[in-house]
Amino acid sequence: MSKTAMRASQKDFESALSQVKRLKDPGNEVKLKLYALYKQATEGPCNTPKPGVFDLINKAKWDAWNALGSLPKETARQNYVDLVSGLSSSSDSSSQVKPEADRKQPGYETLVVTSEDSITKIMMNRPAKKNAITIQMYNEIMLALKAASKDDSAITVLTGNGDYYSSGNDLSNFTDIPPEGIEEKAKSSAILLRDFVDCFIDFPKPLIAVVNGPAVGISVTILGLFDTVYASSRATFHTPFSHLGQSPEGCSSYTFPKIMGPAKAAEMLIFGKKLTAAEACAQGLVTEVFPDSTFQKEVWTRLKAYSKLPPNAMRISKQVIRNREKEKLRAINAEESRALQERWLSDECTNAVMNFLTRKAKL
Ligand SMILES: CCCCC/C=C/C(=O)SCCNC(=O)CCNC(=O)[C@H](O)C(C)(C)COP(=O)(O)OP(=O)(O)OC[C@H]1O[C@@H](n2cnc3c(N)ncnc32)[C@H](O)[C@@H]1OP(=O)(O)O
Repeated sequence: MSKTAMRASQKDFESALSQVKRLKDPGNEVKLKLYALYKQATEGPCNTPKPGVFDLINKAKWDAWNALGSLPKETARQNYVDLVSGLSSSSDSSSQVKPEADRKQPGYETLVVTSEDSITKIMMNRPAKKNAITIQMYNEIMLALKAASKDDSAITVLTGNGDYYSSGNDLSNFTDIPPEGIEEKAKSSAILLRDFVDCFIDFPKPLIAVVNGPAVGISVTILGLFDTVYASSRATFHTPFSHLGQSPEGCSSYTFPKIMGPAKAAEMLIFGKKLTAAEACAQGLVTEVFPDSTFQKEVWTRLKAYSKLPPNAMRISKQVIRNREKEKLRAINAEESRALQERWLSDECTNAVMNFLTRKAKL
């Protein structure tokens, strides 16, 4: 029987609604389609006033819903279920591990992932946006780490393309509010954050950050979960959580005081003090700083030598060093994510994000 000949039951629809939350970010166009079909299936034809031209996001949503005209509720429900089922099967097949030696691995839109000389390199690749981390990029980094944990490389590297390592969370992640509302958005973001950070806590091989330029927010906090951090002399390390009405994540509330002592950690995590590469190295967050002019050459020569060491010995050494803290780190991650879920609903956070998005503020 063809899909369209079948009728989606209310149960199918509800299961598609929960399935959609677990999918890899399908991109804005598909999200608009999902939104429109959801509204049509639950409320019928578009019946709200058209938002103003400057209300870009709500106008795009309204346009998508309005374009469905008088499509019957049942057909919209069926189309929603079919769309989610198509997205689920393509995301299942893209999450399978396909070892691709010596060349760029397919299936990533926000990253360039390569495996060469026993090194898997995961490069954040939104240079025009300073490698700000979108929902799609969080999901792709998790996929790439899971694949790297199973491939035959000895070590794994995270780095950035362009002049920034990463400017942290993409602040426009906060503008994409689902039909279920802002609380649901905060909840799903906290789950995403917890899952993302857990991937770093659990990563079984030596994990190296090659910090090619300035790093902000979550791209800094997770450095405490890496085994080695190499920085260009141009890199800076900035965690402006209070400025953004937010609180620390990435287990930094535990790793930073442990690495640099509580007083220095407080200056970074509470007061948002930005560190130079030399300062971050003196405080133990960075392993070594290289002059920017020779950074790539020196770092990759070093890493190629390390990648020839016996891989099993390196894995076991990492396990011995890290394993006894894993449970604790997972609990801290869960607690930090819960605190942020509340912060994201606060006026302090909403105002800070709006000020950035309306170009009134930068760090
Ligand atoms: C769901 C899990 C959440 C986990 C919680 C994570 C928290 C964090 O990571 S908090 C940190 C968030 N990051 C920021 O607040 C940084 C915001 N960005 C800036 O302040 C500045 O862009 C800059 C200082 C990083 C760079 O300034 P500048 O050199 O002047 O470059 P532009 O501002 O012109 O940036 C170019 C282009 O990129 C866009 N962009 C940069 N960073 C972000 C970002 N974090 N989110 C969204 N967009 C970003 C910027 O808007 C420009 O875009 P266009 O104007 O379209 O060219």
